Amino acid sequence: MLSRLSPRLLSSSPRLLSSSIRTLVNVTYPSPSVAVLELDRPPVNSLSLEMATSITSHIKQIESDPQIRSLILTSSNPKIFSAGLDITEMSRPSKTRLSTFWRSIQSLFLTLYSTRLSTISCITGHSPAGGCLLSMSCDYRVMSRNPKLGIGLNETRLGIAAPFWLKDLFVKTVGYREAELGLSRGKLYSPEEALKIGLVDEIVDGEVYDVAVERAEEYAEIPEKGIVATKRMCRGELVRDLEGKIEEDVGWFTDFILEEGTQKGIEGYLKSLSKK
Ligand SMILES: CCCCCCCC/C=C\CC(=O)SCCNC(=O)CCNC(=O)[C@H](O)C(C)(C)COP(=O)(O)OP(=O)(O)OC[C@H]1O[C@@H](n2cnc3c(N)ncnc32)[C@H](O)[C@@H]1OP(=O)(O)O
Repeated sequence: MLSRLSPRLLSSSPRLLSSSIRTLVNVTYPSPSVAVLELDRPPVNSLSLEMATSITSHIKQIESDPQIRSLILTSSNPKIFSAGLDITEMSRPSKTRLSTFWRSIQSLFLTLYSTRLSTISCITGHSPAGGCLLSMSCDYRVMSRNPKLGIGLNETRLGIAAPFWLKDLFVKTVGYREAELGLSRGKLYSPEEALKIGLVDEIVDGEVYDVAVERAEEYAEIPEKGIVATKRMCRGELVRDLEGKIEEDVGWFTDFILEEGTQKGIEGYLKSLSKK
């Protein structure tokens, strides 16, 4: 029944959602052509299987409304955009859950990266690893100027490596040499550094959200046909690369994560996080 409701109705009537269906995101509409999808999984918006699945299905719902042209991706937590993948999903998991989890991440990436909507990432807080993946999958990134924030791919710090498609996305965003440096060092960039290398497009002193809405409205004014064709041209190759290697990528991820050495590294990283 829920799937037959318009996304507008769904978001404006939270009581329609049964308590057993925790959406983990909030959807609002600041103007007739713009939707906002706010990540809302306390404490850090980490991407569990359920979170990734929910984001993907909400993007698809929003996409199905022809009036909506732009989507802003943001966070209900002003300090954290997303802490990336939920590391507990990768700690001593069953192989079945781990494969399903990874498929949900692949699907989220493919959906967000190739949506017909113009996507604006509104980064008010930290955006490491999977958080950076979400941001890079958008068409435009605005970030708070706060020098304490970090964005980047820090996978090596956990003893893991970005999959080929995330590496390719990073290369497409910041160029080969910077990507190689950033990936191997697991570097988190300050907003100023991120702006310099093109990891974000704009940094904002005041209300990032207001700027994101402005940019979303600007995108919404560009004729859809041209922008969608251009997006397909720029992004099609990476989408096809991953679509052609879904199973190989699942195998690579699960084998790597289930290795004892990787498990020890993940355990140590989780301990260091909870000791802080
Ligand atoms: C070759 C094969 C392929 C290999 C895999 C490829 C996968 C590649 C793609 C992405 C990888 C990832 O995304 S891995 C996740 C990487 N993320 C991080 O390293 C961020 C870790 N978190 C932080 O640095 C900080 O939490 C923060 C800066 C985001 C926020 O700091 P703050 O001080 O505000 O909050 P706490 O640190 O106290 O955290 C609160 C609470 O949340 C838990 N937490 C934090 N991050 C995660 C996470 N990513 N997953 C699960 N849980 C997380 C943290 O442990 C605290 O829990 P407790 O309150 O219980 O202690």
